[in-house]
Amino acid sequence: MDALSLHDYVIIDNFLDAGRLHTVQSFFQSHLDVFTKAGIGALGDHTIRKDIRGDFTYWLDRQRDTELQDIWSLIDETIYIYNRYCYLGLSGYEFHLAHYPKGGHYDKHLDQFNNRNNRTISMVIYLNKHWQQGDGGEMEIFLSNGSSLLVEPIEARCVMFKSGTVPHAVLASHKPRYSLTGWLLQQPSALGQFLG
Ligand SMILES: O=C(O)CCC(=O)C(=O)O
Ligand SMILES: [Fe+2]
Repeated sequence: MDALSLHDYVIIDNFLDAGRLHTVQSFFQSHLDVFTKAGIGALGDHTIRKDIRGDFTYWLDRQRDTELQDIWSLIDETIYIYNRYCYLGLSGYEFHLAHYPKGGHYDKHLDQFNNRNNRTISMVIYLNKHWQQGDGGEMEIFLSNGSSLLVEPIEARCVMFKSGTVPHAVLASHKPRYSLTGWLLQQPSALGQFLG
């Protein structure tokens, strides 16, 4: 949490324990056929642009996806810690599973949209077994000093960063790439799936 306030991002390896990892990986595999093509922008701005963004997503719903109870409680805990120690006033979240097929990428962007800026902390948890150097799919984080950093999407690794100020991209993945991605919000929204 301190790292996030100092550097705008933090990387935590083994964020998911073996039990949670298994739960979310199994859930992922059993829902892969109902993922839909992800778009960019919110509301009237929402468009599907494969040249910008190549992933397929599945929006999660706490009421419906009760198999993920351990994940929901981890998200609750994370929000509690941010509010307790960083006074962020987070009061909601929205999460989706993301599948980048081979060749999928996401161009440099910010996670806040022009007409909707309540995404405060972005949180990406990678689910890729046996990820190796050369498999591509790194997240590139663009730092305020002009340099950038490549983060490999290694199983159970979590990356968190400030949604409104940290530009980032996903480099082309040479293998199918799986993640659980979400946003901690300053005003609750149950509309993530309609907004982008
Ligand atoms: O999967 C990642 O590494 C980042 C995904 C991302 O930037 C997004 O979904 O907004
Ligand atoms: Fe993003």
